[in-house]
Amino acid sequence: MVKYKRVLLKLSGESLMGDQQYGIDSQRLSEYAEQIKEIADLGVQVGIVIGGGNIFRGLSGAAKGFDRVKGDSMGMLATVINSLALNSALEAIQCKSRVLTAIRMEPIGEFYSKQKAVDYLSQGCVTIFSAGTGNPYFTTDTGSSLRGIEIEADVMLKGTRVDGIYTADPEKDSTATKFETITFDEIYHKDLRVMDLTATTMCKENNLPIIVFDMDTKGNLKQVIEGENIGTLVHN
Ligand SMILES: Nc1ncnc2c1ncn2[C@@H]1O[C@H](COP(=O)(O)OP(=O)(O)O)[C@@H](O)[C@H]1O
Ligand SMILES: O=c1ccn([C@@H]2O[C@H](COP(=O)(O)OP(=O)(O)O)[C@@H](O)[C@H]2O)c(=O)[nH]1
Repeated sequence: MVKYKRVLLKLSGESLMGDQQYGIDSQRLSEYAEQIKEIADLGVQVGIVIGGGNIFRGLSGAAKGFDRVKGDSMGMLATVINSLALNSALEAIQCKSRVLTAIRMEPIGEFYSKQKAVDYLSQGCVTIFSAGTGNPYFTTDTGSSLRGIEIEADVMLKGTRVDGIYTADPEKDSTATKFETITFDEIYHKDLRVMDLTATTMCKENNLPIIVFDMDTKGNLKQVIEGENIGTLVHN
């Protein structure tokens, strides 16, 4: 039995690198595609936003002297590259999928509209939302909250390399402990940085719950969809 009918899955660009220093690890990519097909085959409607941090981040470009807006455009294009890679990995295992772009660039992908997205989702097509929000100074976490709210997803699933939200960044503090559930307000009060504040606020104000979970362990996505308590649930 599935707990959620329509979900927005956010995948970290950085995780796509696997053990590499840069770019796309084909093993990691196909593992993601298999996990996604597994839930699509259960009838779950899956929208996806994928980051670009494995290729380019606007902020790190700015630190090296790039104009921030140009750097962010490069970051958004990086998300399109990752989206096309995921699209092709899904098609390779007979999982129907489409790429929509927040910036017009046909024929690489179709220009996004809510109507188009909902049509594809209703047809059982995994729909990948690329180029973030289409605006500089935003992140793909915010793009993901935005699309999740627009498509009226039941939940936003933040698939990452940590298995939930901790009292402190678990990659830096080994004494940090994990929350099973947490409210949006607690995230602000405890200043937890698993997602940026713009993304968190959009979800809070539009009542879109978030589950943060470890996407790098096979089968986890299906477990989340079936309502297993892995990861951390964020709610109002
Ligand atoms: N309180 C926290 N709990 C869990 N993870 C946290 C926390 N604070 C910071 N993080 C970091 O957030 C990251 C998850 O965000 P994600 O968007 O997937 O990463 P990235 O921005 O590197 O692509 C984790 O790798 C983790 O190191
Ligand atoms: O709406 C958006 C989404 C993303 N970006 C740019 O794209 C980069 C890659 O996205 P992100 O850092 O969110 O990817 P992730 O951390 O998930 O790999 C960001 O650094 C920004 O430069 C942007 O300008 N607007």
